[in-house]
Amino acid sequence: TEVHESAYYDYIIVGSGAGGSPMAARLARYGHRVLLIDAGDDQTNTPEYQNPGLNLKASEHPPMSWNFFVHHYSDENQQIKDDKMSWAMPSGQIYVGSNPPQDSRPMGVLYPRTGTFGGCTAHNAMLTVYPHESDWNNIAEMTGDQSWSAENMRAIFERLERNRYLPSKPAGHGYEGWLTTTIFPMAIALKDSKVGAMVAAALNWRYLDARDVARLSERDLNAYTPDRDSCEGIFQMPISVTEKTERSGPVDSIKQVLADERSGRLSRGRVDILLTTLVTRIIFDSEDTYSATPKAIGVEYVRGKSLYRADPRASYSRDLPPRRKILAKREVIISAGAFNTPQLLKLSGIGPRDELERLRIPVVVDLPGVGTNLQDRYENTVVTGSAQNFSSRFAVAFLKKSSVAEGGVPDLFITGSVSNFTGYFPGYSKMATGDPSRWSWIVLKAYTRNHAGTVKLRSRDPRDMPIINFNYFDSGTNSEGEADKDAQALLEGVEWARTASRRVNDAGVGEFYEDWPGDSVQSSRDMRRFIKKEAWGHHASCTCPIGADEDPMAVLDSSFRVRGVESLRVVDASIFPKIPGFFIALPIYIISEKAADVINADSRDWY
Ligand SMILES: Cc1cc2nc3c(=O)[nH]c(=O)nc-3n(C[C@H](O)[C@H](O)[C@H](O)COP(=O)(O)OP(=O)(O)OC[C@H]3O[C@@H](n4cnc5c(N)ncnc54)[C@H](O)[C@@H]3O)c2cc1C
Repeated sequence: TEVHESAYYDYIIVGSGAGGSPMAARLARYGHRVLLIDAGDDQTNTPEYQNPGLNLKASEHPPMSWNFFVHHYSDENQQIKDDKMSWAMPSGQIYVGSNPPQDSRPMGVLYPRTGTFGGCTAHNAMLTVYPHESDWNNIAEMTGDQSWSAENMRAIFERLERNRYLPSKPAGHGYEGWLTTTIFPMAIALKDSKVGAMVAAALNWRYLDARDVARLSERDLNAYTPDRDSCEGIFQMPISVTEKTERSGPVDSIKQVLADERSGRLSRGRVDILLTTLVTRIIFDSEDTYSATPKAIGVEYVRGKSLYRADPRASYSRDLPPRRKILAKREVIISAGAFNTPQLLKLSGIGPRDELERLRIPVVVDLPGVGTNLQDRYENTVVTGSAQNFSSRFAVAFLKKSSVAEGGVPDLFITGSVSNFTGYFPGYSKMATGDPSRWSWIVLKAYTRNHAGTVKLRSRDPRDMPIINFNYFDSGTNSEGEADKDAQALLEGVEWARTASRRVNDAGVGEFYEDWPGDSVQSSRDMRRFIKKEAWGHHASCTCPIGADEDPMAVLDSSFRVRGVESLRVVDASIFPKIPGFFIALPIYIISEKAADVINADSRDWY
């Protein structure tokens, strides 16, 4: 789309990812005129986007990538122990490891993101896991807003899902939405005797027969049953993939609206999409007189490819293209993700006063919570090697409660797959997919207790990446032993995976050996050290949290409104007060749809 500065839009949405696109599509269906802006371009016709098997490659595909380099620790001595640490060598190349050549500059640990139509849903692994009811009920309780109740939120999931793995159509799932869901069928994958042996070893069974497989295949990870949230054990992995074996995601919600627009099935609403457009600032009406409540009236932006410096192709020397602006009749909604949303709010004068003043950014609202409360999972892997290759690429999930799990819900989500995956670093995707003789158990610690991560501005230049520090483990939240509990849970998960991997040697399907962490890590003290050094995450969230009215660190109210200003909302991974469930994309789709409902209801005041 090309848009003229005088174009008329009810809503301007910045960011076409998990948070932005479903809301844009729904608002158009409700009859509104929406402009959806994204810094990236459209890669949805490429194999990297479409082919589910290429998801890891997609996350390192330069036309889509935004490569952030983050810190897990502010103490550099601790940080550089991480084998995934990246360094800029004097030659300009990147070195990965803990022993860099002289004069190399520490960069941090790769955190893959995207600048492309669809955001991170263009490269993510499509795992589609419903969160726990307590995730929603906690927000309802915290804010007193019952529209967040688990029951209401489930109804939104039903509206967006198009389930094709449950032919009996049980309640609690949807069958006509824009997100097509299916599963990795266990029965096919287990035909590979080595995969079967891996799974049987994890179950501590001698073998799996056809009846076992049929019985286990009946378990639905996203079931709507009273005991679902406390269930442990093995599950087939729900994924967002179409009948044509193509990626399904929020882009489909937009494409379906565009098709309906073209065929005349959409009477009033419409969505225009402005790509390769980096929003540099939110515009407020009362910029000279901050006495009245400032009102967001539009955005300032620059146009061009690869402008943002997380893009591996970005230039550091180019002048900023001319700034343009576009106004919204009603509201501006920021859905730029957990790193870019707080950056954009701060660049626009919304954030902690001292940080803004240090960079001479005029303060519109002193909102100390912006860019705080950054949360993520902790993940570690156990990689098992074998003399012979596995014949299928397969993923299966185990849910477990560690000894420190709280609230009766499992806190470990352990994924087994044919891969050689030890976390994110430049070149990781080649290593992860290049060797079919490896099996990885990826241990994901959910409900992490660390909320001490920060996203701070590096400069006033909107092209610069912010400084991101997760403040892992005891460098973060540990006043009541929180970090120790998280490390304990990970330890238990990794030990479980190690034991399962050792047991497979008894199955008579070949010899297996532990490749990672490997023999050098034995005592539980060494294992704790390993876990803290090598942990990573990929569900960054919670940096502009919803909170109670009396909470000074709350950035949003329960209707996604930014506190202290008018006509501005945030709708993406940033909004959660606590990181929900095991995987975050589906909860974001659900809150995106919810936001459209709330915004639409509020719009009635305009008529
Ligand atoms: C490798 C990887 C695999 C993953 N796999 C899974 C998975 O299998 N299941 C799961 O549940 N989750 C997964 N996730 C996480 C999940 O995909 C993301 O958390 C989710 O997409 C975040 O949604 P969002 O809307 O907050 O941000 P994003 O989806 O990142 O969207 C933000 C968009 O905003 C745009 N933008 C940012 N700043 C600006 C600006 N200033 N101007 C204009 N546009 C801007 C960006 O270009 C981007 O398109 C994965 C993440 C990664 C990195």
